[in-house]
Order: sequence, then C-alpha cells, then structure tokens
Amino acid sequence: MKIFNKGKLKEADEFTIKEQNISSDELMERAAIQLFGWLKTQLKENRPKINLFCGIGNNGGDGLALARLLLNDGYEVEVYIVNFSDKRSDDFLLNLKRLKEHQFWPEFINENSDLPELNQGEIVIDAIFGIGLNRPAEGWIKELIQHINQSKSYVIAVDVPSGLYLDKAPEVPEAIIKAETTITFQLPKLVFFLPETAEFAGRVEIADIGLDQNFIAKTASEALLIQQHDAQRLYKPRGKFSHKGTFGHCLVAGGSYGKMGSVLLATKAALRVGVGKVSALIPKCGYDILQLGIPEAMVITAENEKFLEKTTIDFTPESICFGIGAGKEEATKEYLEQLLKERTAPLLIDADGINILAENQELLNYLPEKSILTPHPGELKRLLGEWEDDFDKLEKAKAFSLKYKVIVVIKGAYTITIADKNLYINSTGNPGMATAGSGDTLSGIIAGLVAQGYDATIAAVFGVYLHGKAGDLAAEKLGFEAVIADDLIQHLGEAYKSLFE
Ligand SMILES: NC(=O)C1=CN([C@@H]2O[C@H](COP(=O)(O)OP(=O)(O)OC[C@H]3O[C@@H](n4cnc5c(N)ncnc54)[C@H](O)[C@@H]3O)[C@@H](O)[C@H]2O)[C@H](O)CC1
Ligand SMILES: [K+]
Repeated sequence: MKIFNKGKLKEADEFTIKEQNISSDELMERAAIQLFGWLKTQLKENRPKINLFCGIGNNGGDGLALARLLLNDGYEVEVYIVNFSDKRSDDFLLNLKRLKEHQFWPEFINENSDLPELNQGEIVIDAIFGIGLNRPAEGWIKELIQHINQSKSYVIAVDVPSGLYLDKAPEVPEAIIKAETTITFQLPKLVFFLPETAEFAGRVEIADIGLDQNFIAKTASEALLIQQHDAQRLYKPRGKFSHKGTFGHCLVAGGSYGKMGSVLLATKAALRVGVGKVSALIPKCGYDILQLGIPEAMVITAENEKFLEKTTIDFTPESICFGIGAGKEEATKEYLEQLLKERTAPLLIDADGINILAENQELLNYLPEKSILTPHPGELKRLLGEWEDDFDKLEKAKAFSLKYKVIVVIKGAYTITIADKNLYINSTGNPGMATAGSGDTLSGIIAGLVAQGYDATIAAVFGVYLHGKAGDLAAEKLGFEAVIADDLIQHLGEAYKSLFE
C-alpha cells in the first residue's frame, strides 16, 4: 500500500473531487460516514459519552460531520470548537451550519475557557488538526492537548493525532495528542511507523474514502507499506520438476568461539525458507555444533580454531551471508575484503560484518552493487554516524544506499528496507521478536531467498515480511515472552502458507 506525503494527499483529494465530479464536502461526508461506521461497530450496544474536539479547518469539519451522524443515531455528544483563529475552512462552516440546523450548538472554547471535564469511560474524538498542521500547537491549545492526554478517556484521532507533522520530527512532543486509535483516511502515513512518532497514533485503522484509485496507482510514492497482498505478489511458486539445484546454494560465513549458534540459526533459516543447499563456513571449533545441530547443511571450516579467515571453497554459491557472530579479527576483516573484491556472489552483510565495514570505511567502496546490509539501530549508527531524528536517519540511510548502490534493511518494530530511494515498510512482526538470534534468522532468510533467484530488493522486502509473519504466528501460539529465534524458523512454513489465506 502506498504512503503519500502531505502534498500528494492534497493532490489526490483535488483530483478525486474533479474526476468524480463531487464537492469537497461530499468527501468530508464520506470521511465522517467511515468514522461513524467504525465507532458504531466498535461500540456495539455501548453508548458512552462522546466528546468531540474540532479545530476550524477540514479536520475539524470531519469532526462536526461525525458529531451530526452520532447525534442522529442518539449518542450523547458534546462538541468543543477549538477556536484558535477566524480562518475557518468552507467545509468546516458548512458542517457547523448543518449541525445548528439540527438544533445543536457546540461550545466554542478559547484561552479563557475552563478545560472541559473528561472522564473515564468516555470517548474523546480528536479532530483539532489534521494534515494541515504547519507549526507546533502552543499556549492554551497545547494545554488542551495535554489535558486530553492526561484524561482517562479513550482517545481516537481523526486522520492524524493533532500536533503530529507528516513530514518532519515533532518539535514539541508534549503538544501532540497521544491517541489509543487513529483512523486515517485512505492511505497510511509514514510517521505511524517511525520509532519516535508511532506511539502518538496508537493502533491505526485505514478508512477508505474513495480517493481516485487511478491517481493513487499512477502517482509515485516515497514509501510503501508491505502487507499480505503485496508480499503475496513477490512470492515465486516452486515448479513441479524443480530439484535442489534449482533453488541455489547459500553460503553462511560467520561464527566465532562462543557464537556458533548464530550461524546455526541463519543456516536453518536459509533451509526453511526454501534454499536448495546451504554450506556453513565457520572456524574449526564449530564443526560438531553445526554438523549435529543441522544435518541438512554442509560444513566447511576455516584453518583457524576460533575465528573466520580466508578460506578457499570449491563451489560458487548463489548468495553469501557474511558476518553473524564473526567477531572483528584482522583475519576476518581480510576475508571480508577479499569477498568484496572478488565479487563471486551476491552478498548479505550483517552484524560484525557491518561493524567491520563501519570501522574500515574504505571497504565500502568495494561493496558490490545490490549487496544487502541488515543493521539494527546500533550497527546503523556505527555505519552512518549519529542522526538527529528519524527523518534525518532515513535521509542518511537513503543517501548511503544511493552512494554505494546497496540495500539497507533497518531492523526495528517496523523494519524499513531502503533500495533505489524507495522505502518499504514492513507490517508484520511483534515485540516477541526482540530476542537473541532473531536477526540471525532474518539474515538466513534473506540470503536464502537471494540464492533461490529472488532479486536482492525483493528478497529483502519479502524476507522481512516472512520473518515478521513467522514471529506473529509463533507469538499467537506461545505469547510474546516465550518466542525464541528458533520458533521463527519453525513458523516459516506457516508464514508462506498464510500469504494465500
Ligand atoms: N485527505 C483527504 O482527502 C481528505 C481530508 N480531509 C480532512 O482534512 C484535513 C486537512 O484539513 P486542512 O483544512 O488542510 O487542515 P487542518 O484541519 O489539519 O488544520 C487547518 C488549520 O489549522 C491551522 N494550523 C495549523 N497548525 C496550527 C497550529 N499549530 N496552531 C494553530 N493553527 C494551526 C492551519 O493554518 C489551518 O488553518 C485532513 O487531515 C482530513 O482530516 C477531508 O475532510 C476529507 C478528505
Ligand atoms: K486530528
């Protein structure tokens, strides 16, 4: 699903009004009908008091239209107009008139008003600011927002939590609504998926207001949210007459004394994701561990007992996963350097492989095009240096990805894959996956997909999706806390099957 910025959302809005020959308030009515339908479904027979806070722009207009629908249905409603300016939008005014025609008079509040009482068990609808926010909320509006946040009412934001920008980091986080749920129109917004801003939105629901599908389809977006149907399209079915040679040979090179489990996990994950063959290349001390731990894999050992070093292998793999549990010995660095320069196979570099690159930045220039790097936030910082906020982080990571023509997978709650200026935001996964070895399995999955012939970007995006889905399926059975990395591997088969459910 595409993610548009503010400018493109407004264009979609205008295009739809022209194309469908409707007035802008009809679009607002659709938005309100969606909000109303969602609320009614959620509330079932319950009839809590609903306090609507409406700004004076179109977000406020949505709130007023919703208030009318709620009143018509007999809900107990209080409407507060957050009267911060006289520059009211036309559709706000129209909906205010309609509300008055229903003999309902909202309460206008300003800096001299008392803060309204908001109680537990009541609902707050936040329709103060939408995507039109152009400066932080200040003064009494900030106080009102804080009052709403401190109340025990259930807060539902219309389109975006008021005070949250779509395209930059918050300047005053205390002046942003913290919603339990955000009902956003038509398309998800990038800020709902970034660590510093996601918490303001809470649970996100997308309401279809019928914006023109052709416009959405033909307009380039800066980001994509990868959901089930997107992932399904990336899947390549296995041919009936295929054999193990069809699905490639993946080399997992890593491990050091005490960290052999990571290679075991990546190797298993590569096999479970469907690769034909996997060879693990490890220091000598890991031989028994690998052979006993995963009989399906082949094992090659380096000369050294405890760490990885240059080793000649007598086959050409379809992909190489380098760096997990590898340590940063000089000999290991030299081996990575050789792999980078030889360019024998597509490379995925993780963990200490990334740390070696960060400490020897001259090596970055040898990264083969479309190599995949899978840093967690700490590794990313070592690679890119400090960033100011999430937007700055994304800009820096994008610049890095463009400069070296590589794919960067920023691991986190919503893992973001960056390739060719595009952002692919993953929708699967859960906090149960914050566990040792989870990243190692992801590396094995992605390298395993590359070896099977998936394009590197697709392998990264699809692999991240499958990994997250396996985590969701594992957590469903086990609960978040009990999920361990091996469970992710165990659920890969079900993750594949779920693509078509
Ligand atoms: N996307 C769609 O297709 C639809 C969107 N709808 C809703 O419209 C809003 C966007 O409305 P807009 O009038 O452009 O802006 P806002 O209501 O968000 O705010 C406007 C108002 O507030 C002023 N302002 C901005 N920041 C501040 C501030 N910090 N302090 C004081 N005043 C501020 C600004 O200058 C404007 O005057 C969208 O989110 C949807 O909810 C449609 O209803 C349906 C179609
Ligand atoms: K809002």
